[in-house]
Amino acid sequence: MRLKTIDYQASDAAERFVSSLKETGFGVLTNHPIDKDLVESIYQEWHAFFNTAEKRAFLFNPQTQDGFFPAEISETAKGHSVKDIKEYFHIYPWGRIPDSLKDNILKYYTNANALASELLEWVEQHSPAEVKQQFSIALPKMIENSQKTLLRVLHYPPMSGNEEPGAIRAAAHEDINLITVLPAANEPGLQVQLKDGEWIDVPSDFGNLIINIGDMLQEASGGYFPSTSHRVINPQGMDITKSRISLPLFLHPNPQVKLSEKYTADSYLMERLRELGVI
Ligand SMILES: O=C(O)CCC(=O)C(=O)O
Ligand SMILES: [Fe+2]
Repeated sequence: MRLKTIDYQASDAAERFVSSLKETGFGVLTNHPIDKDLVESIYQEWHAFFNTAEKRAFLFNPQTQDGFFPAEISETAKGHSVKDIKEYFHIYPWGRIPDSLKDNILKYYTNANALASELLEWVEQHSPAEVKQQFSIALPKMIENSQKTLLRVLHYPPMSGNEEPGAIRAAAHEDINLITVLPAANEPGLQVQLKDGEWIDVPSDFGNLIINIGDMLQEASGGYFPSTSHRVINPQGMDITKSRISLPLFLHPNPQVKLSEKYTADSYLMERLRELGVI
């Protein structure tokens, strides 16, 4: 099976997009309003930034979680023991951001948030009545003006040959948040796991926009929308010398939003972060 790409401007785009999310947890859009030149500039300027020592001056703040996370402390996915081969920078509009990189990244943050809100409207409209009635408030409303939505700029460095055995760029995991919006990275590697266990490539032509369901939407929809496992595999051949930059926007509801009988967005996030050992 292959993931189909969906033309955002087609008359049946919303329906096809939501059906892809339901089937695979992923939806891939072409012809969408996110500016490719802006994404390209962000990839170039952040790649350069990750290659400077300046990044160390932005070492993350453990309380607020904004800033630079070096490879030495980078994530270990839930259920895994080996660290991912990556470093990253957490952008919140209220957080620290290098001055020279602010304009583009904040423009992207705003635009991608606006599109996410429209896509959540599509999800809301094409959810069956019994699923829709479980949402405590409309899905776009859940993320409106949220201070928790996180833009992560990821840098997967070229392979050195000294990686820990078994380490990959991003081990299989599910995202915690409501949905994730991710422009295709500058290099391939992203894969999603299908219901039968098979791993398939997510179509990663530059310009594609990838959206995936996170655990919070799975929880809020009573399991109707699946938060599927995905991973980033290591490059092969000549590509081992290349860096990979990617830019997931993790849409988080406002903390007080009720996800289900059991959880608010805040109680859900705290439980997950505790499990991960990061708080
Ligand atoms: O780099 C990618 O393409 C995906 C990253 C990802 O899944 C994550 O950071 O949660
Ligand atoms: Fe992810």
